[in-house]
Amino acid sequence: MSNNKPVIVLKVGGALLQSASGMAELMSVVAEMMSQKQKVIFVHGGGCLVDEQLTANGKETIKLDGLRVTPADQIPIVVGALAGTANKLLQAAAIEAGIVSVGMSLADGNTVHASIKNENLGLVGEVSPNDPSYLNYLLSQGWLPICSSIAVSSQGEMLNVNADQAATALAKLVEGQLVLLSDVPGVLDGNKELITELNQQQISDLVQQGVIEKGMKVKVEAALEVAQWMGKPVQVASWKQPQQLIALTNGQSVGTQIKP
Ligand SMILES: Nc1ncnc2c1ncn2[C@@H]1O[C@H](COP(=O)(O)OP(=O)(O)O)[C@@H](O)[C@H]1O
Ligand SMILES: CC(=O)N[C@@H](CCC(=O)OP(=O)(O)O)C(=O)O
Repeated sequence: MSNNKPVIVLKVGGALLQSASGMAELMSVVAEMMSQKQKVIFVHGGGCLVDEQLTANGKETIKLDGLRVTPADQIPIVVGALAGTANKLLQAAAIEAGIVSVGMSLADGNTVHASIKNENLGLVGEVSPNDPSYLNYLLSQGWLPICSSIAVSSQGEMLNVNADQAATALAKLVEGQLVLLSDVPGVLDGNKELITELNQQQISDLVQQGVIEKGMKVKVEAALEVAQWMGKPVQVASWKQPQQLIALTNGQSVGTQIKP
């Protein structure tokens, strides 16, 4: 077994969960990677499902700088959508692709430390790496961990964590290769053309110009944090072209490469 290959921490965004064929195609590529002894940790969001469920329950939703303000009366709905529906939809797609998976959240196995990020955001969590034992055990069994971005603080509060930030903590924890897959080919410029490489200065210029905003701002900042922490690039790419993942494991760059 080629144990020296870094674990791939694959984060997928919410729009994937609205595409049964997208989930099936991505999981079949993950199955192919796992059959080549590539260890993978799957981390998912589900912002679209949360939006749907909040609306169905007559709740208003507000985002500040790409993060959802999460009042106490909304957290049961958010947890149900992310740790429940989103997690099981992906597990179902994994099972269909012949993958043995374990559905989990950030709260399992003491994997991360979690605390309230900022009182103005309500029950939104900030997480940092803690104990890799549970994830390493799952990986040693050849299983696919599928982790939602729900955490629990040491005071027992359920917390809503942005899934790109959740993936950041897990990538640091296992010193893995972080890949952030979204519904766009990568980071786009003002003319909607793909930018193939970005460094810290370029990111800060594009954010200031308003070209990189909302969820993409959170994503690119998460990618930059890991790239700098690891001293190697992080990819932001699309789940719509899952075969690109194979190219990526062979050392090629796909989508946008965020440089340390
Ligand atoms: N410069 C940009 N390039 C690409 N997408 C951008 C950019 N700025 C903002 N976005 C928005 O960010 C979205 C991706 O972030 P997000 O919705 O959080 O995705 P995900 O759910 O996949 O994590 C894109 O669908 C797009 O609407
Ligand atoms: C605090 C916060 O913003 N949490 C996110 C968690 C889900 C997420 O990040 O989903 P995507 O990856 O699909 O964007 C939310 O409530 O939407």
